[in-house]
Amino acid sequence: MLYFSNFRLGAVERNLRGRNFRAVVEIVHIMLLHSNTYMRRGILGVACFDRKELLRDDKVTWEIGCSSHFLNAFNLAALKAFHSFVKIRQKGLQYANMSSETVVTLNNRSVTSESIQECPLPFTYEAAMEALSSLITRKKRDGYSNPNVKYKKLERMSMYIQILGLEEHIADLNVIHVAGTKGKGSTCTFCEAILRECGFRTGLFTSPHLIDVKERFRLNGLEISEEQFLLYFWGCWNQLKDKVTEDLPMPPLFQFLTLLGLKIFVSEKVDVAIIEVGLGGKYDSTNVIQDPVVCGITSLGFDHTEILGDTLEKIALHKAGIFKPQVPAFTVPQLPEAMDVLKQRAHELEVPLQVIAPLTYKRLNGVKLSLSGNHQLVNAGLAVSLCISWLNTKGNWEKLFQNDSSDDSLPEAFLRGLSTAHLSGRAQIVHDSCLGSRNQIGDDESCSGELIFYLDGAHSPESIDACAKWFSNVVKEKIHSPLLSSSEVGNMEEVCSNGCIQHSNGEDESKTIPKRILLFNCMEMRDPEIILPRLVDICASSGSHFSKAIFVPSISTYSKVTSGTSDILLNIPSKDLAWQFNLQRVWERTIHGRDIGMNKNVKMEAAESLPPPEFLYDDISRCNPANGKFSCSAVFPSLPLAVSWLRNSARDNPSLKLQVLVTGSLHLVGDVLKLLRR
Ligand SMILES: Nc1ncnc2c1ncn2[C@@H]1O[C@H](COP(=O)(O)OP(=O)(O)OP(=O)(O)O)[C@@H](O)[C@H]1O
Ligand SMILES: [Mg+2]
Ligand SMILES: [Mg+2]
Repeated sequence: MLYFSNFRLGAVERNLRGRNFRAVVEIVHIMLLHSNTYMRRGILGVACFDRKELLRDDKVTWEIGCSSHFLNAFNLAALKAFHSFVKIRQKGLQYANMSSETVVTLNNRSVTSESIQECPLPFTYEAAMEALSSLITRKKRDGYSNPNVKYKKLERMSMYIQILGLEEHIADLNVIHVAGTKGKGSTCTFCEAILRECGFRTGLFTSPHLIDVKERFRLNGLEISEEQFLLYFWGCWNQLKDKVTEDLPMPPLFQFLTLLGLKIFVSEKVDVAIIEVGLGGKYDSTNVIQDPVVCGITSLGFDHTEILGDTLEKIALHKAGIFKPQVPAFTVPQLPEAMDVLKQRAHELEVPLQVIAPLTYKRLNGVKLSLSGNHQLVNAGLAVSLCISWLNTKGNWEKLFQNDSSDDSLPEAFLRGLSTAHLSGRAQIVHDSCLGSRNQIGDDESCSGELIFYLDGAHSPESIDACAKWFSNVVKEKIHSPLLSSSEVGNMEEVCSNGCIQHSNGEDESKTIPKRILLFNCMEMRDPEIILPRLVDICASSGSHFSKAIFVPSISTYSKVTSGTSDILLNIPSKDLAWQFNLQRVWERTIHGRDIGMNKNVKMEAAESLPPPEFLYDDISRCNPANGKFSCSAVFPSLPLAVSWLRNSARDNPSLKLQVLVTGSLHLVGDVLKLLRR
């Protein structure tokens, strides 16, 4: 039964007079977006929203009480939008059994769904994702210098900003702008949390997202709601669509998302907008911001060298491209090649540039950073300086903290921000709840091992170093007993009556066998010959050895933007695993120190049949390539298969404690998080 209310459009109607139909559609759109929280006085001028249920037979009738002025404007286009929303809200409002036929009654006129059905207006979230996906370009990035386009990227950005009517408002955004190779997202997230804790209304724009594009936009620390997203998304989309020309086509994905972020922050009147650069700096679409309050440059290293250049100097020059004349800037300790360029550029622009040391435990006063890994002390130190500079420039530092003692520790609000900032997929630990819930519903708890995922989206050499250090430290802390060899394992296990392998001697937890597994994928533009050996070496140097590596294709692709709710299980196992086999070959070479010649057929066969549970027992030291098969690793044809295989292995064996490091790709990390949440 569907319940909906009769709503009157009093004030909306006044707003509509003389407007074009697009405005009508948008306002109806806005009203419906807000309808599930019940329209109240004040929301976009909607006068009232009285509950009145109208249900005739199995048809649902929507009555819109409005005057003839509104009716005149409320043309078929608005009805189409209305009809789409009836469908959308059916889900969102959790109303059940909606009739397939919707009758919209406008005073005495009725329009049935048949007459409007052929015009589905794309206002759903999924439709927004489709629209976003259509902006993904495979073209060479033209912002840098493509002679075939009339306007350069930043010129186009300025034009889009004019179309959206944002140019004057952007100056009021009080931006903190952050570029760098690694640590941008973390630094921005710390800044956001600190300034929110200081009492400011914050906007945060980061990239990329892990599961859902909404993650990129936070208001006051919270991911933007679907309603707000849709409101601003379709607003921007329609305004731009109306104005595009051959010379000024729709912006590519990241440019659009940047514009959307700016639109959201302007409309939501944030006190501070913290904006992460997408790629590089100088030509990045976020560099349309002309007058940030303060700029930050995080750790520099080698990434996107195909675009930014293959030396640290070239990379640093791109990043320094966000400096603005006389606007203060902060950076972290860098290699001399990078630092020289930053300093030189700062000098040219009269930018006061300060190099900030990592945050010390003393300044943290015993408080633990919410983002793990020693590298976060570097990011947090930078964030603290950016916030102090922002507060000083805006005249707030003295107001807020003049009574604070002058010792070296940070103000309470800063400590609260630093200890609560959150960002998924960066040094994140997830204990698989699937095993836990099975235990709760009555299975024998002792018959289930442990499965812990360590997720970090590192994908550049420097970030892989940071990730490897974090992982090896954190698993070291968790070790209860020395690693057991496979022969010892063999002696200890027996199969119990219900098919589980159990320890034959002793019950206590110290008998748990920790097995470190690498679950890996990276984009083909990355160099696994650099990344994988670094990962193995750094972990080994602190005594952490991987038992096995599993290579999988990611589910998410760069050709489609998906929502957090899109169905991951429909994913079809990838047929083309050539890249994963290549990764496997690099891995085996790293482990064995030599190339093991394998022919293609053998490898494909290996991916089609999943490894037996015993696969997990042989540690790398005991792996010897035999019978033409790789012994230290496996390629799985899909990620869901790999995760369920790991779950089954842990579930069926109480002696196993699987510590799975997921890294190499933020897409992979996002996909695993999505699977684990289901
Ligand atoms: N200061 C740092 N030094 C080295 N590695 C870091 C540092 N900060 C973060 N990392 C690594 O980089 C990964 C991504 O961190 P973060 O999201 O903060 O950086 P980013 O610059 O936004 O990255 P991206 O290029 O993916 O947008 C982390 O998971 C971690 O492995
Ligand atoms: Mg990057
Ligand atoms: Mg980022």
